[in-house]
Amino acid sequence: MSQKKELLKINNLKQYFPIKGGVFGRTVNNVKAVDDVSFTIYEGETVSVVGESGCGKSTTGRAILRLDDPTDGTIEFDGTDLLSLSKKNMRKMRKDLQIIFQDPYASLNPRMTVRQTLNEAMEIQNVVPKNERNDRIAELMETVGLQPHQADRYPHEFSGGQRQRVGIARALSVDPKLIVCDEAVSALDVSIQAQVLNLLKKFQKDWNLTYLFIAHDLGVVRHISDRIIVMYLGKIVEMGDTKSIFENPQHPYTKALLSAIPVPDPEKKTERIFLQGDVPSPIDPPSGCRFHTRCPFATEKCAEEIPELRNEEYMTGGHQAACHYIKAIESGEHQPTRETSKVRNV
Ligand SMILES: Nc1ncnc2c1ncn2[C@@H]1O[C@H](COP(=O)(O)OP(=O)(O)OP(=O)(O)O)[C@@H](O)[C@H]1O
Repeated sequence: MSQKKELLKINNLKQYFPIKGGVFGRTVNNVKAVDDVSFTIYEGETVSVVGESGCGKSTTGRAILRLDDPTDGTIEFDGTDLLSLSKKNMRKMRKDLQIIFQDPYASLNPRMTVRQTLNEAMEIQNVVPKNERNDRIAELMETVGLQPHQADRYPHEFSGGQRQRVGIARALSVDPKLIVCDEAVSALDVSIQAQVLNLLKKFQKDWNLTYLFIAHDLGVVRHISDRIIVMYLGKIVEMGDTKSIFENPQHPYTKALLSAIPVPDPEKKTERIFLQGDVPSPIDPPSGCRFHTRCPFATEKCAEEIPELRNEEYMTGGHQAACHYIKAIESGEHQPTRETSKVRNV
């Protein structure tokens, strides 16, 4: 059996944003947006990072492209240590590493036609000879389901779904290896969402593309993901292949996210887990397991010790959850109560 190739390997990634204060503008605290996160993505797979707003998903995506320089950790892409690259070499590397944002309107220059935007992307990365660019643009427009002549329009002349297709065309124009899709379909209507997701899936098959999907909604990424990483307040709380995350979720937070997905079949009853309150501040996150302040099953240990998830299996694909309570039940230290079995069987 052929070995899967590691395309992106993130180790102990931290992104702390300093908070300045006082007369001298010193750093008085930090927003711990991403706090010690490690995972690997293999070539040709789709990995999704999910979690509520403010969990550090976008910060992780931005760090991978070095749109923000991380505080600590390593990011290896296709065998290159990204954080050691000069700004110039990082710009070159972006040929292989692209990002699609939620709001393509904000990321497209309103004063440039789509043709100019695509031309610029190809010119910066020097991917297609000048005399072949118009043919390539026509091909790209058709690939993403737009008419070649629409390339002479400005972003405001497109609908939201069409603009997202333009954003995809721009990412594809430089022939990347990995695309970070940051809430790329969240703003679209459900039917358009499905069309765009299908398109992305097709490109993956055709060109062996690798995707890192960022989304707050597990339901949206279910059919596109090979593996899912669940983040809570800057940390990974669970990670596993899509089937096991959906059929056998372990962490109470994952169960809560899953139970929030609407079920189309009214006969099928699922227990809804309501999380109390909002995600706490990443400036002063709770001690121990960061989820303990909202977890219906938290024990004393949960407030004291950070649950471990760090091992090779977790890095590369096994199903793991960082939760003291679930581990204690599995080891026989705790007897499952009615409440626990309820949570385990959502
Ligand atoms: N440049 C920055 N300076 C200070 N704090 C930041 C900065 N960027 C993000 N944060 C903070 O870091 C935390 C994580 O933000 P991030 O955008 O990564 O979360 P997210 O999970 O992607 O949520 P959302 O879906 O709302 O974007 C938030 O508390 C956010 O306010």
